[in-house]
Amino acid sequence: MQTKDTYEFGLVGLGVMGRNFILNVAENGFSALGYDLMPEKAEALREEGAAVGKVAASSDLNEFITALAKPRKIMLLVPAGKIVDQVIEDLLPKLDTGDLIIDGGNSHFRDTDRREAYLKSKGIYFIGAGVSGGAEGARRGPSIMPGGAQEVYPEIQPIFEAVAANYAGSPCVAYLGPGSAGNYVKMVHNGIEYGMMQLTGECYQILAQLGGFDNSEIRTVFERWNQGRLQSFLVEITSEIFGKEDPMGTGELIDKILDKARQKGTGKWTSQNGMDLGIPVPTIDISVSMRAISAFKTKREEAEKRYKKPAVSLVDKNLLEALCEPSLYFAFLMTYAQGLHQLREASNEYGYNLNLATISEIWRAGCIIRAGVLDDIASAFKEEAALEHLLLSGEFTERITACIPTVRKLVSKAIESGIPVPALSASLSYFDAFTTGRLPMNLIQAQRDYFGSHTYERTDREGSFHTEW
Ligand SMILES: NC(=O)C1=CN([C@@H]2O[C@H](COP(=O)(O)OP(=O)(O)OC[C@H]3O[C@@H](n4cnc5c(N)ncnc54)[C@H](OP(=O)(O)O)[C@@H]3O)[C@@H](O)[C@H]2O)C=CC1
Ligand SMILES: O=C(CO)[C@H](O)[C@H](O)COP(=O)(O)O
Repeated sequence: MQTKDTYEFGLVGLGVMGRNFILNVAENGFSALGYDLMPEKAEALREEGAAVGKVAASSDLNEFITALAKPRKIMLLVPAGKIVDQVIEDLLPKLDTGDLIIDGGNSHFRDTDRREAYLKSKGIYFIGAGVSGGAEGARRGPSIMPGGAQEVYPEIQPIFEAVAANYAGSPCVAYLGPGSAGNYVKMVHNGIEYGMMQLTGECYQILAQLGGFDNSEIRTVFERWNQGRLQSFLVEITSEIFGKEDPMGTGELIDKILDKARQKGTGKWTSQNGMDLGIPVPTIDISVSMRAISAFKTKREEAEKRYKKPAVSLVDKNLLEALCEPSLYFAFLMTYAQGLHQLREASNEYGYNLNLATISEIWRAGCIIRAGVLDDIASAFKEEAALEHLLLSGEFTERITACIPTVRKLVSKAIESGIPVPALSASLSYFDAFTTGRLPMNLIQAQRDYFGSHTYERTDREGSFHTEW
């Protein structure tokens, strides 16, 4: 490392995301300096970066801090949680007033609020910027969701706009709002991601068990879907996954992967916060629960032996594909609708002042939930800034209506055959509940009043009432 040089951008944490992000920054013409505790990671970046741009790396914190141009711009891409606090404590004594720390990890939004207030008291600016797109996105163009200290955002804006994915000439990054707005939006992005992944998984099981599709045929189906209105990153990679041979044996890799899905927490946080806000996100909730159910592999196998499944009568392949496509499209829409509804409410509750059109726009490329339909969702929120819910958009009413009979057929058929479709059916039930003017909650109110004198409201007059039942 040339210690006399100064670097415009510093990055702490040269793991999967950090190493790729800093190479992207350097390739876009900004001088960048990386730091990681492990000298091998710094060395690896130096080697890889030489051909890319002005990029250096160190595992000496003093050397790192000294070589950054002031006011310093330091992005953290380290594991969320205590490590972020630890890195901040390590950096703090070495920083100067006016320096900026950006947390690019999947930090919990409450942690971001706490850190912003703490750093403000020390004269340091803080931006929480969710980054999505995985390793490839970080390297070639992620979607970036920054929030926090708006007054210093212009300092980092040119770098973010240069490295972010580009959709029809627009960078997939925008300042989203104060405080933890950026990390909050990334959390909900991941909740939506959980929903979309679970839904594609359910379609896989339906195609395999109800239609007898083999892996190669499933690959072709997803490939076809990706050419149409289901065009999306997750549908695209699903197709590629089904074509992958097992590098350690025979057959396709997908069949050798243990069916236990792990999670790092962002989906669960989305559900938890949805509950706190009183915003229903059932497709996301059940997707989190399904990862939890998947962990009980041995018990599932034991229970499978105990309970006989209904006999499955195979459905014609063409017919089944024609049932799945609108169902998946509908359920993707319901998942976006739930996430955006949660963002709308969080914006009011936490004062984020979120613009749902802008958020949908920066999700159109670079991120894991990118999909062709996000352009239409963005337009719907642009046309009607006050749109409360995607289901109330004129643009979507007809499309959703047209899918419904097919979704009902598919969900019924799967349930009848004992194939678990909790996310598809939660999406349908969510739709049914949200489009039912009178729900049986009058009975729940009556029961609450009966056993706990909790009172109820009436349909024919104002006020709260209690009855001696
Ligand atoms: N992987 C992904 O697809 C995505 C990840 N994210 C988020 O980005 C963040 C980083 O994730 P990812 O890159 O996958 O994680 P990795 O574990 O691959 O990388 C984290 C890096 O930080 C280093 N590190 C840990 N502690 C310190 C420290 N005190 N000082 C300096 N460096 C340190 C680690 O070193 P060591 O290995 O030695 O501990 C490692 O090199 C997380 O919040 C993650 O949730 C966001 C979007 C996508
Ligand atoms: O943020 C991401 C993608 O957007 C990360 O890949 C995250 O780890 C995914 O969540 P989980 O590990 O819980 O599946």
